[in-house]
Amino acid sequence: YQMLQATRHHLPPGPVPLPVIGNLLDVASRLPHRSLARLAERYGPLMTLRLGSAVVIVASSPAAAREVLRTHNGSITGRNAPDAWNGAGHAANSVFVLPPRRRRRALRRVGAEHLLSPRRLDGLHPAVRAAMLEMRRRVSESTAAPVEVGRMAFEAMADLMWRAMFSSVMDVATVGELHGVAREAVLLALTPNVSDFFPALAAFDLQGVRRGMARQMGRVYELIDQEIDKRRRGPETGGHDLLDVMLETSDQGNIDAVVMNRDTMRAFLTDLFLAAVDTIPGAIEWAMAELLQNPKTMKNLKEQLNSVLGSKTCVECSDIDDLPYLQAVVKETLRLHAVVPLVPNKVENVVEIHGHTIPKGSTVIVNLWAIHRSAEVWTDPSKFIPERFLGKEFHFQGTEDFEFMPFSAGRRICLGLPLATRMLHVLLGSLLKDFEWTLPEQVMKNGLDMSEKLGLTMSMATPLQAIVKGM
Ligand code: HEM
Repeated sequence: YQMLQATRHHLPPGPVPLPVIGNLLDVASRLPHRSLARLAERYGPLMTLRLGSAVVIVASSPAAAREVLRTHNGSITGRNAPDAWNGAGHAANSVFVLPPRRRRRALRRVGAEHLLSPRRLDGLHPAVRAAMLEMRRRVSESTAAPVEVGRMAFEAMADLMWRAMFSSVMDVATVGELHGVAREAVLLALTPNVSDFFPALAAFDLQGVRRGMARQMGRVYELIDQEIDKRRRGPETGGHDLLDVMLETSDQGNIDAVVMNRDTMRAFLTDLFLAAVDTIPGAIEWAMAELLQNPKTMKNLKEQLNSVLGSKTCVECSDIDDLPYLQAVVKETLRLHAVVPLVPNKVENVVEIHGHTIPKGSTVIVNLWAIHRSAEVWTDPSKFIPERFLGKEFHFQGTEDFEFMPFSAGRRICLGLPLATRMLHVLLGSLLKDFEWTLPEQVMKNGLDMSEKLGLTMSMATPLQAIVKGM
């Protein structure tokens, strides 16, 4: 605190904090990325806030993001776990919140080499195909009533992840149950938690958020434990899935083996599963919502799918390079509807940014949502115009100028990026090929509710329902 006082006059500008609560009222909203973007218009692309007892610096321009995610990235890669994450002791082993040290590096390495590398992902081809065919079967059986688009995508991703992690097929009842679990976890993460703003009160868990999260995590843990026990007892799968790799690593007796105990395995598999079923279906829902309101874009996209895929029903990973318009639609969706709108990192060593001192222990938030919608960078920033990405070098890994980085950048860049980019194209293309989608009449009359809901990730506040017809 003394250090903060000493550096106070070097901090970036920001609204005057009230005693005790600081600027909490300035950002108190269900959609903090929007309140923070509004404040940045007034105080600039690098601003300081006091949220309860925490000092928070917000970066809202490409230049500020470059300083955080590239120039000083080595000093800004810590994490403060939200207290909810301490439910079931998850934070101690979660790759999302572990400090940038050995345990986190080992987990990232195992994930990157054995589930998310291009070679491993190519090996997932049969599982992806099976999940897509099953999804299309369910869609074609749903012509009588509106389809909940996000739910369809959720079921497909849950199916795929279970096959990839455990080589087993999850039964329908469990998929349904996990949909409820993921929803509940999002609701809990939505709750602004007094424990996060005043860590001294965290032990009391006054709102019960940590206990609630422990129940949801506990259920996923149980299912994963069953798979681990089954594998320890039973015969090999014949294939080589992520669980095999983790169990082998834990038996090897090297540095990674120390890390790969049952608690870490269970937490890591839970993280990957929840990340996959929460982010990708959310983005698919936004993409479909935009397409349903932009008939010309929908028509262009379907024309490209038909001409490239011919009589094939599903998009495969190997088709993606031949579908530039589909890629543009996915990029524009991620630009306009940042799945993870705010990226918070903890400062581990004092750094200087644009002449300001950013103190050790403070949190730096990069507001991806604000950058992706900045009028200084984008023409008509709030309009859905996939054509802006055609013929341009905008990579999913982020751009040199830091104006487009849906998966963030630097040392904590999204671990699931290779899986996510493949599955976004495969899912969206396979939902559109040979199916005609429209909005229910009532929605057409009243307009589609595009409002956002920010929990673990940002999804549509009202789940998208659409009518489907086979072609
Ligand atoms: C549309 C899909 C997705 C988007 C837009 C997305 C975006 C992001 C962003 C912005 C971050 C924060 C990075 C940072 O702190 O700088 C992140 C972290 C992460 N994501 Fe994703 N993600 C997606 C899908 C996935 C999937 C499918 C997985 C795993 C199967 C995954 C696993 C992770 C993990 C493990 C981290 C934490 C990395 C770390 O802190 O070291 N994500 N993601």
